Amino acid sequence: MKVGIVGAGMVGGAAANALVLTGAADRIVLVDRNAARATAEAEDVLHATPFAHGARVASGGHDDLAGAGVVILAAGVGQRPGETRLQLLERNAAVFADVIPAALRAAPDAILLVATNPVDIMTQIATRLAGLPPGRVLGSGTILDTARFRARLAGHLGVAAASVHAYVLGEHGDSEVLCWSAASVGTIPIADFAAQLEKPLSDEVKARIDEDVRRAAYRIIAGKGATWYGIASGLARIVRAIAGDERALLSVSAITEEVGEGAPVALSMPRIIGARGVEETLRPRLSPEEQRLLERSAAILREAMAGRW
Ligand SMILES: NC(=O)C1=CN([C@@H]2O[C@H](COP(=O)(O)OP(=O)(O)OC[C@H]3O[C@@H](n4cnc5c(N)ncnc54)[C@H](O)[C@@H]3O)[C@@H](O)[C@H]2O)C=CC1
Ligand SMILES: CC(=O)C(=O)O
Repeated sequence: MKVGIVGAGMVGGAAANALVLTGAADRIVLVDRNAARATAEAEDVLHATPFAHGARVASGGHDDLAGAGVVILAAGVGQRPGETRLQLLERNAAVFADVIPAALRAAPDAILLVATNPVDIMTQIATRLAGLPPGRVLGSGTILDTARFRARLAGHLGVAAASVHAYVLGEHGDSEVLCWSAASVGTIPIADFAAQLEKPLSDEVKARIDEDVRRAAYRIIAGKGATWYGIASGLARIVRAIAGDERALLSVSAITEEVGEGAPVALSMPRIIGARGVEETLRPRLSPEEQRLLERSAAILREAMAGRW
């Protein structure tokens, strides 16, 4: 599959590299308003292909997105240390007003995969700007937070992260919801697994894990200015699910109805991802407290959108 990437900064460049390393794309085109940056990223990533999967990697303008099955949107500004994702809204909404119509003119059949923050609101804006059917516009949402949760639980329990099944839902941001009640290792409920290994998930341990997951971006941004490897791997995972029509269950963002009271809002739920993008949305069984927090997260996103878009 051909994949376009608009925004060839840290996230876009790393996503191109992850696509090459995983073989999720056979053609990649990087587009950036800084053409020299896109060209340099494309050349650098091309040099990974002999060690990984063969792919044609090039830079270009929006017209070169023609034929792309997926266009990843990673253009715009990121958080400065201490800044929240929601504070990026105005600046990145203006970027999307430019790049979405241009991308769709060239690649009208593409699925749009949003990474730019605040990713849920940018997904909602992209959906409106694109006017595409439901499912054709999705955001990486909490795929990254879910990975952070699984990795952190795996570290505590001393088990492979791939064996840990747990979701973070709602906003990719401060109000995200770690779903403890349905978490498991294999098919064993996580509390039972932890007790048998004598690594109990006390309230204190859970609070520490929650903090580690929720604040991960802030810590990494304080240390190195931005995050890119985790999200790049998540984007490549989503592209692989689309390209292979895998019908994989991933926590990603799309416009969702009936989460609390009020208008539909883009946030993350577990969704089946296949050739048409979002194929189905699942409603996991949540504890009453998790449901309350999910509705609060939806309300925060609705409030951030209100009156602006
Ligand atoms: N969804 C997620 O989990 C994550 C999202 N992000 C977000 O991804 C976005 C990109 O982050 P980075 O790559 O670190 O930023 P960056 O500053 O390294 O790259 C952004 C790129 O966008 C380009 N750009 C800006 N306006 C453009 C336009 N109109 N057309 C084409 N290109 C344009 C810039 O020239 C720059 O190369 C940020 O909003 C950041 O917050 C970052 C990490 C994780
Ligand atoms: C920057 C960002 O959204 C993250 O790393 O979670």
